Amino acid sequence: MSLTIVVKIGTSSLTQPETGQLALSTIATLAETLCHLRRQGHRVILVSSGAVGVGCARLGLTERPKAIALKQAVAAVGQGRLIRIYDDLFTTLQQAIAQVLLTRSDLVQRSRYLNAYNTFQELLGLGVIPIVNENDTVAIDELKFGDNDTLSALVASLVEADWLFLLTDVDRLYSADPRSVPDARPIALVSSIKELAQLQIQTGSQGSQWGTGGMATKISAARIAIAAGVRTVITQGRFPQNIEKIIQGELIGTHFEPQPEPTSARKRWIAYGLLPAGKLYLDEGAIAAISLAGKSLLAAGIKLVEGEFRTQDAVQLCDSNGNEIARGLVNYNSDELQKIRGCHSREISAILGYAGVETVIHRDNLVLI
Ligand SMILES: Nc1ncnc2c1ncn2[C@@H]1O[C@H](COP(=O)(O)OP(=O)(O)O)[C@@H](O)[C@H]1O
Ligand SMILES: N[C@@H](CCC(=O)OP(=O)(O)O)C(=O)O
Repeated sequence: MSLTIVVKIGTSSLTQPETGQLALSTIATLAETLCHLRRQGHRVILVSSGAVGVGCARLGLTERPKAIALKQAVAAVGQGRLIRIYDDLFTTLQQAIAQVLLTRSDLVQRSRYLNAYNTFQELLGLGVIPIVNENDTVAIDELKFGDNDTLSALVASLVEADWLFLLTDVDRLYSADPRSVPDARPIALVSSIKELAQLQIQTGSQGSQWGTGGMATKISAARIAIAAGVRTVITQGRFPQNIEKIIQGELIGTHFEPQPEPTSARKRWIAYGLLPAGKLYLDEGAIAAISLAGKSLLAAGIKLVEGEFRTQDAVQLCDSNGNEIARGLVNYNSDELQKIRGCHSREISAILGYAGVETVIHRDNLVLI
């Protein structure tokens, strides 16, 4: 059976921690492994970090730059070098590759989202291995994936992959960061999003010296992927050959079981493609109605409205502590919602002076997170 496999490799696996120089043997083994998977008929996408790390090594910088403009300049140096190394290795193995640089805005607009989908389908149909990274050199703060864990999960969701591998510098997920908590418990299997919440994993605030998001972004990436029906594995980047063993059934790393009934493609776009423009704080009745009974959101259950947004923008739906429980497309803009929040639907036309729809967010446009 032909599988669609997305592999994400982080800077911490691509470079030597002491020197920042490229970990050539890891990259070569990764290339061999991916080619092997291709020859077995699988469709393979590589999401590779490293532009900033490789750029720093090239320019002799000893730490990851913080200033945005410098980081963008360094990424421009590193990305070219990185893709050249991949192209040399894959060419030796007679495998065509493609460079795909994405920004967040490529997934926000539905037409661009579908366009990205079509491009990946063409590349995979041609037997090419797309090598994806964020287009760091032009990405602006408000329109950023920010980390490649999230990017890889969105790509896996976009192409409806069977597997997502998050390759990093630890062998698996632990109950807490094993660097600072030596007796942290290893986690082999997470069977649902609910179980993930119950595990209460501690991730610290950041990753290794060169990594970006640490374990927190890998966990949120796993949530996005499993909701889309993608089996996700966190495992060590130093042994890329393990990918094949894992596909054959070996329990290496941490496995996240995919949700049995994946969220539809359109709802995934609402939840993760779009950028939320505001927040609605709901009362308990509304939370129960949308999360347990699958109902639409009515104005009566909205306690507070935050942000400025237009009709059909995406907003986050939160409990009173600000914890996000759902996202959806609003039928009213923020000014209108400030006036009708907490009111009964039959009062809306009198308050606004015109007849609006009964629901603030229809259930077809509402996704639980
Ligand atoms: N609960 C945890 N389990 C495993 N690793 C963790 C955990 N919390 C934090 N970490 C840290 O996350 C790091 C990996 O993240 P990061 O440096 O961003 O890697 P990458 O470059 O592969 O994206 C590990 O080196 C580890 O120290
Ligand atoms: N786009 C950035 C990588 C961002 C990122 O998520 O890095 P990492 O945590 O090493 O996977 C780069 O190429 O340097």
